[in-house]
Amino acid sequence: MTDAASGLQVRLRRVRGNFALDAAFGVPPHGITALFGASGAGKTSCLRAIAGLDRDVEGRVDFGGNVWQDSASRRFVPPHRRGIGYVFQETSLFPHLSVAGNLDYGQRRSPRRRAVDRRYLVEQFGVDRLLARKPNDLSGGERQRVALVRALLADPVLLLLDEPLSALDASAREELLDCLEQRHAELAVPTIYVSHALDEVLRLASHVVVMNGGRVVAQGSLPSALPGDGLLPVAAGPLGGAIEGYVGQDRRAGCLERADGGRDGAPPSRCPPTSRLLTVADADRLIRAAMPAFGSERVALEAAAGRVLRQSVRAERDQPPFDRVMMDGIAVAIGDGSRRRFERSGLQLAGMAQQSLDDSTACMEVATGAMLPRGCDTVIPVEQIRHDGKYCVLAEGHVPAPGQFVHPRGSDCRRDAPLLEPGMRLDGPSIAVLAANGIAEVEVATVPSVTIVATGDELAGVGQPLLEGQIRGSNDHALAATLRSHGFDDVQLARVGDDLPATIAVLTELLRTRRVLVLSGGVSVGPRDVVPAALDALGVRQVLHGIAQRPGKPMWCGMGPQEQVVFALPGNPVSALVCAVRHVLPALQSAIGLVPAPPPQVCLESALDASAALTLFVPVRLRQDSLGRTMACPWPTGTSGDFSALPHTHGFVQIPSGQTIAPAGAMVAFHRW
Ligand SMILES: Nc1nc2c(c(=O)[nH]1)N[C@H]1C(S)=C(S)[C@@H](COP(=O)(O)OP(=O)(O)OC[C@H]3O[C@@H](n4cnc5c(N)ncnc54)[C@H](O)[C@@H]3O)O[C@H]1N2
Ligand code: MOO
Repeated sequence: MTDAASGLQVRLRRVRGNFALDAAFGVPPHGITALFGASGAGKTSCLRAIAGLDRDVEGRVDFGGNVWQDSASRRFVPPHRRGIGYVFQETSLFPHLSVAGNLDYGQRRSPRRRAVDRRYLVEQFGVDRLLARKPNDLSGGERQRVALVRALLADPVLLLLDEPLSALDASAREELLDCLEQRHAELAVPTIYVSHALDEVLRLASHVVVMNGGRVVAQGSLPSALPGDGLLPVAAGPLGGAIEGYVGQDRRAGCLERADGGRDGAPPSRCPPTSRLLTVADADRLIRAAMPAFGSERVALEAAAGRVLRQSVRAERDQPPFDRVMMDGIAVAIGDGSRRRFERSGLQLAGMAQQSLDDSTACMEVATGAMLPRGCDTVIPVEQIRHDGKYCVLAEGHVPAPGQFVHPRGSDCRRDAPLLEPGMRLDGPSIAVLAANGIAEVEVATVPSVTIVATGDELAGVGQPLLEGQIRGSNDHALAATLRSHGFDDVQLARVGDDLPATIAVLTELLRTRRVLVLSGGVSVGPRDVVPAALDALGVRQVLHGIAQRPGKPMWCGMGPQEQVVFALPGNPVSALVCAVRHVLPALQSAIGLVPAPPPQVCLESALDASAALTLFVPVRLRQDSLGRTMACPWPTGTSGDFSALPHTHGFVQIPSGQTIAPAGAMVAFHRW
């Protein structure tokens, strides 16, 4: 049999339909290697090829010097001779056999016939009390544990786990994660773990291969020893940019820590300390990478204003489509330019079929927008002619330039020229081009449904009486206004108190019916800050929690099991608004395909304190100085709870971290409310 000492080397290629797999990576001989990426990235294709389940994949698979597949030499070791253990999302235990019978089957498959300590495995994975039961009487988590033990009893040289937790509910998933985390080191079987869940990867893997679009975009090791708070240093290991953003996160993200929970047993927030927070740029990258596509739809041109174009448009025909008269006047054949008197011989108005001028000593009266009559090449405006009976006489001193006031056919654009690209927001000019080119219905981005959920026991509605300790909720209205004013018009509002079960109930329903949830409040470290725990319990995969910025540091973002997008913004009103404008809006805009203009740079009117560790967002009022430059006058709020002065500001500037002061005159990025 093979020896794992040099690990697995894989090179695979296959084109099927419009999906091309072209992946090369290594798997070290020890530990768990995560094959990480979104669904459709090519992870399962790689896994199936390694197991020998797909003969039509080209390439080479070498495990510890033993070549399992080599297309060049036509070598192909069949699956049952590779000695691989495989656990799928949905386990296929034999329903007619008891758990013990299923394990017997696994053990009989052991090609190495080594003594595997069955009792130990059965105990370690908590299968001992299940032995007499049939698979149908087991929970999903129990079935996966049995499947794992069955795979291990076959004494595999390599274990392949294909999203083994994805079909489990939150508590079963958590239990199995714990089990894998604790037991794997003792088993000493190199393992490939396919997952699209970042928290699983960060928790289990010592090595990661990141896939996207059938290719490996990064690979390398994750530090095995975790610092005390379970956090990894940013950009650890020899990894490409794709993973750098990920490793700044909490390895334990996604697990419910109930041990020292608050009054309701709610978990403490896992927002990392400042020194380990994601930078704003990393947060941008992570959020963008995690956003789903929201699709497109056709709408009538009349309903297209403000929507994001999702098709290209080419010119229907030459523009202008004929030599076009540009002035009301007469059209003549200019010849050598010496003629000053022309006999009127006809009329060419806009919209008329083309007339002919047969006599070059005559002229034809023309209107702006008319086709230039055949035989004419020059237009003389009415202001430059005098009527003399049936003649038109050129005004004294007017010397017409040959070809003047004729807009030549195709001079604006040629037929089939590219005019509009996907990603433009449809405004007056682009709608004009659509109309001019006969596009009565246009393909535009679907605008996702959004619900803003304000959380907090202290919140009273705008029109409700106020009890002691209450405030009026304003974030929900502010966030809805921000989104609606940028074309996200399907926005609804919801409220829930600071209570874990109630939050879970409200979010369950909203996750079922809405594409995007924007929550405010409850993401910090208070005993009733239950939002991250509720989302975790509902299987919303945490993408980030905490950004090195002020305000808005505790911001949370995650993706639901059906690609629902969830942003949970800090409750302080300035923080919520800043996060909405700086993170939520750009993420949604880019997900619907809008190609945004870069934020304008403005000139700081006076110096601002900066921060070594945090990016600062400071409200500003804009004005033009005497040279016409746009100056940003800082209008800082006292705290992120002071928002009464914000209506007098135009937006905020972004002061990068890593400096103590942003001097007057510095150019900084500006974001409009
Ligand atoms: N011990 C620590 N406490 C806090 C930290 C920290 O790091 N350690 N971070 C602070 C920061 S920064 C922020 S921002 C807030 C964020 O807290 P939450 O997201 O949990 O928000 P809440 O506690 O629910 O509310 C904060 C504040 O905002 C008011 N609020 C909430 N919702 C609304 C609404 N819809 N309209 C108007 N105002 C709202 C709420 O009444 C609170 O006053 O945490 C700090 N604490
Ligand atoms: O970040 Mo908090 O948002 O500073 O108030």
